[in-house]
Amino acid sequence: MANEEYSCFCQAFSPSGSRISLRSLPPKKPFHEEATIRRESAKSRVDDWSEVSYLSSRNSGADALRHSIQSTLSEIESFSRNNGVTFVSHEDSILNDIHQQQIVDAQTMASTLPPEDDHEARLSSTTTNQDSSSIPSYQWLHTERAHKPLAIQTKQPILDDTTIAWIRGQAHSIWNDASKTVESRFTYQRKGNYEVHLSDLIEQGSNVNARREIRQALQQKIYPLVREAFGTSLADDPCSLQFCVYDAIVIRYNATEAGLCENTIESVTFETKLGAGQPLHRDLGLVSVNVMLNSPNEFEGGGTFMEDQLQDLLWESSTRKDEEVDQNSLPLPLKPMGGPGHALLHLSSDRHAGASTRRGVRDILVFFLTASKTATDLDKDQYSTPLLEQAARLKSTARAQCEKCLVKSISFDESCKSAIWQPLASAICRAKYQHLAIQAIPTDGEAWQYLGMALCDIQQTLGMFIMAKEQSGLELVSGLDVVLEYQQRLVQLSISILEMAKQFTPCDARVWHNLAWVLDQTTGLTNKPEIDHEIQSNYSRAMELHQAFQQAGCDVGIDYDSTILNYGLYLANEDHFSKAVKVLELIRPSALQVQQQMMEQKSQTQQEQKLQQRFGLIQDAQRLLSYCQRQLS
Ligand SMILES: O=C(O)CCC(=O)C(=O)O
Ligand SMILES: [Fe+2]
Repeated sequence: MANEEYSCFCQAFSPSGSRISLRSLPPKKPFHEEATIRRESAKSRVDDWSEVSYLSSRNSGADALRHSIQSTLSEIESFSRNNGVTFVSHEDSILNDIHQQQIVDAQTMASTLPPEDDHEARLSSTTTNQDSSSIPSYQWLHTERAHKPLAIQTKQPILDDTTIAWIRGQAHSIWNDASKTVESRFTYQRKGNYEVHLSDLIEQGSNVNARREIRQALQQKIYPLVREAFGTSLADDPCSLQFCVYDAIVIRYNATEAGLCENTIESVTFETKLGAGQPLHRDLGLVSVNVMLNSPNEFEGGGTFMEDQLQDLLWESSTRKDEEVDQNSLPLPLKPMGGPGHALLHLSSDRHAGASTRRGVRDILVFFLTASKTATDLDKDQYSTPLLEQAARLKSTARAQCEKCLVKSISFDESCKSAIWQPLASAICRAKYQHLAIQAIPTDGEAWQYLGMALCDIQQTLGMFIMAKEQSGLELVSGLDVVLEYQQRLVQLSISILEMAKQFTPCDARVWHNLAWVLDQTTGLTNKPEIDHEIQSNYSRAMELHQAFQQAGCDVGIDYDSTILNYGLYLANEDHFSKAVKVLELIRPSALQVQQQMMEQKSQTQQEQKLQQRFGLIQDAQRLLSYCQRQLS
């Protein structure tokens, strides 16, 4: 979809590109849900997990909005039924599929890494020898001003030196032996990054001691620690949860390899070099346990950067005039304190990045913990998947599942069905997934954001009905005025929904960008000067956040490029050419980075596609830049 949007952009910037064609182009949105997810069936977010339980933090504004969404979606579904078409995507079957997948994932790992003891066994061990004094001591890390809890650091190691040496040695031998390499199922394959499942190490190695140590670390340290530090944020009744490992991965970030081609392009600066790391994402489970495997003296950079670390920046920039981000005031990525074996733990649903390792090698072991709910809790809400994880899975599977969403048609020919009704069905299906995610976790800002964008897609799909009626005489039972009314309602709803998303995830640059983009769609419907001011301030806040993430060492990739392009396009449409040039020039480091990556990339079709898509977008931005420069000369 993005590709089509981008390619139509190119026509507008033919050398003679006129203002008229410029105006008629829809800007493109980034909106890649998948890009935020750790692995293929991976994960998402919640918020507000401080002392207040997120489960009860509903507010009436959100409830009223959800009610309007629900009724608008039902009306559009009956519109399709009246026209002889039915969509097949039922809430019950969606939730059932999500739940079945969670069971499979949790059970797959259980053979190598044990789940937590059940509740009865835990109770008896607390009354005998296992008490809270064996839980590693730890401290909370918060943002300075907003005092937002971010993560915990252990003050004692949770893995011993011998086990760590075994893990690293074993991983190293797998990475060095092509014949042992299991096919990668990881998302972030980039130069200098290595990953291997802990379960593969354990199965391939025959060290009984190491295996026992890892199992003991889980049972005696990790599960009790997670229960104590995060229990009340995860469920009303934490006793109803039984933790287990959903996945565990050993990761190596090798900065030297990541930077090998640094000199192949003249003028590639240190900043344009990507380094080894992972972009902003969420993990699928409940809690991520990030264990340091080598000494901090062996590398520079690196660490885990939490999206919410920028809350202080937002707070400060609301009182600051200039748009530049002061690099010195940015928080540093978080790292475990002490040496190897120490850990950093955070909610998997909190968006975070592996900050770029710029020198040396950084090795970590990440345990992704999930849980199932015990039988007593099940009566209440039927599924054993904890709500947080339900929301995460709904968000991350929506797009892929809804592509397959079926349409039953009784009176239309096949071509009309696939060209018009299928995209509508698929966008409505996505809205249902995101709506269910919000139902599970009402404060899930990302689900609100994705819902807002799904409604936008429905609105755009309805535009195709108008075109089809005008151009090829499509017969509709209801008149076009009904479709136009739906469209207006959907735009207004999307704006309110994105405003809601902003409250819950204020540091997510994508939400500011998407809101600016949707507001731009309302041009003509609303008061122009007022709306222009809002569009600009939303775009520039998105720019500010992307830049801050980048300066903190996070790879912001295509999301930042999209903001540059769309903001530039908006400014060009408003005849603010010199401002547009200033914004669009920021595409240059991305262009260099992508050229470099294209030369280095490992041959993986999915990666290639993503890179090509980003390359296309950068080219559009460069073409637009030349166009704006010509207007100024
Ligand atoms: O590099 C890091 O610390 C982040 C690792 C991470 O987020 C992950 O593997 O999911
Ligand atoms: Fe992660």
